[in-house]
Amino acid sequence: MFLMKDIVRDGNKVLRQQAKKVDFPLSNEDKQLAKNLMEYLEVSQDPKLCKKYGLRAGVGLAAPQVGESKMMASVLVPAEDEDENPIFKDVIINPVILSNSVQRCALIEGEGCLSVDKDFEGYIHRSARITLKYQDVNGKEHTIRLKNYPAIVCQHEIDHLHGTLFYDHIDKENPFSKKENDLFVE
Ligand SMILES: CC(C)(C)[C@H](NC(=O)Nc1cc(F)cc(F)c1)C(=O)N(CC(=O)NO)CC1CCCC1
Ligand SMILES: [Zn+2]
Repeated sequence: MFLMKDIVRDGNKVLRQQAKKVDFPLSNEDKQLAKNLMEYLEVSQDPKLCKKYGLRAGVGLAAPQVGESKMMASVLVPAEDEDENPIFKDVIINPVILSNSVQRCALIEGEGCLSVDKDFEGYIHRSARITLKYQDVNGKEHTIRLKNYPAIVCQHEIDHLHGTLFYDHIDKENPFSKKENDLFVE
């Protein structure tokens, strides 16, 4: 099981590399990696286990963040109401954003990252709606449309696969810049 000690921090070059495409059928090693990436999110979102293992509760974890430069990331966006199904839960492999809205969306409180211990103030403007194509662990192709928070999480994770970190998107001149029809999500 991944612990915080296994999460690579900013400054390690693996976070700035272009990750490699994953071949199918998955090797046993890649199957285990996918399982461990999702397990981290599940455990970290359980308040008792999160505390027990000293984790940061996470909604997404990309393979480069555990030192594996592969195009694979786990995403687990919980429903508002805990006994409902998650809004989105899957390990996205070789993800491609096929299209994105012009309209932008940002988290009102900005973003952080499991691999970045420093705080960076400012809005991270992302596409409010995306059409995402990816393969799941069985190699099955999915093409889905996401909006708002789940779209933000997936864009944050896909950035990791291309060596981009959230603060790269902050406008240094005006970190809290906003445009007419920008959306903001709690
Ligand atoms: C950086 C951190 C603050 C740990 C952030 N956690 C988070 O958003 N917690 C959270 C939110 C929920 F809605 C429900 C829940 F159970 C826990 C996170 O996991 N990430 C993922 C990451 O760093 N991936 O590389 C950062 C988010 C910023 C915007 C999208 C993902
Ligand atoms: Zn991150």
